Amino acid sequence: MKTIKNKIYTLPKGTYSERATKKFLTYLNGNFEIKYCNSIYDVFENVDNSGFGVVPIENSIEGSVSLTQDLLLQFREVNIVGELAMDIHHNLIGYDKNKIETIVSHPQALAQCREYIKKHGWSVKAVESTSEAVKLVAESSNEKLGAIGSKDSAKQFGLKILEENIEDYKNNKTRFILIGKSALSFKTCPNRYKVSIVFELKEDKPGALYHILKEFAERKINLTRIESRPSKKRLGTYIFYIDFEDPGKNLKETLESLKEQTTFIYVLGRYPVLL
Ligand SMILES: O=C(O)C(=O)Cc1ccccc1
Repeated sequence: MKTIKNKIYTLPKGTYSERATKKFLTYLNGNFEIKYCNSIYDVFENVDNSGFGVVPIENSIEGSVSLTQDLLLQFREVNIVGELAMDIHHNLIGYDKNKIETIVSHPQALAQCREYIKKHGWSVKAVESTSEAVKLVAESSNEKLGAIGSKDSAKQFGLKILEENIEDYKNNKTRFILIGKSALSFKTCPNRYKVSIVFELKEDKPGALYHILKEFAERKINLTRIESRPSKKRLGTYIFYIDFEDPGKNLKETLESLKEQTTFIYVLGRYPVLL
């Protein structure tokens, strides 16, 4: 009898997101088939329909992947169901370093290598993923183009690794999230959980954000990230994303205490942090 395979959507073969997906799968029970999408947006659209997905959400050099943050709010039914962090080492990929004039890669990779690129005086071109960049350079046969990507993608498209570890800062890590509309079964019981929420303040007055943060402080709940994003309503108005250590049985009461101070508050996920 044919076993039913859950679909797990991510960026194309050779991307760091693919590598993160394979790492997530080592934690999960069940059979999964990796399905490749061209963009983070496509991953969300597919997961909103069915299955699971893996996308980057934050990097230690460049900060949040704002598209992922926005799509977590836009696709309200899609939740964060897991997270893991991964070391990211970028490689210069192409034909001849001395002939490069333009570097192609995902915006996050370009930003994580900004000084390296600037030092060489190269211009940049952003595409939807690092392996799309390597593919574009390979198919162009243009020695003036170089890509930033993984060693896997260089091998996949038959290009040379011209330089390794070109990221601007050591210990370059990216946090990836596992997203989906239903729960998953993990092989071992994770011992650390986090909660992510997004909300809009009801009133724009002194201390408004302080009173939100006070609710966490008084309950001794540790925040791990806070970030404002444009509300997209008008310039200078914001929504707020907060990640915090799961307070267990106090979560419901904590969220209740925030409700009357917000115009909306959504839980984006309550999920295990995997190593
Ligand atoms: O394009 C990729 O390879 C991705 O997975 C997105 C990304 C780019 C740079 C750092 C981490 C993830």
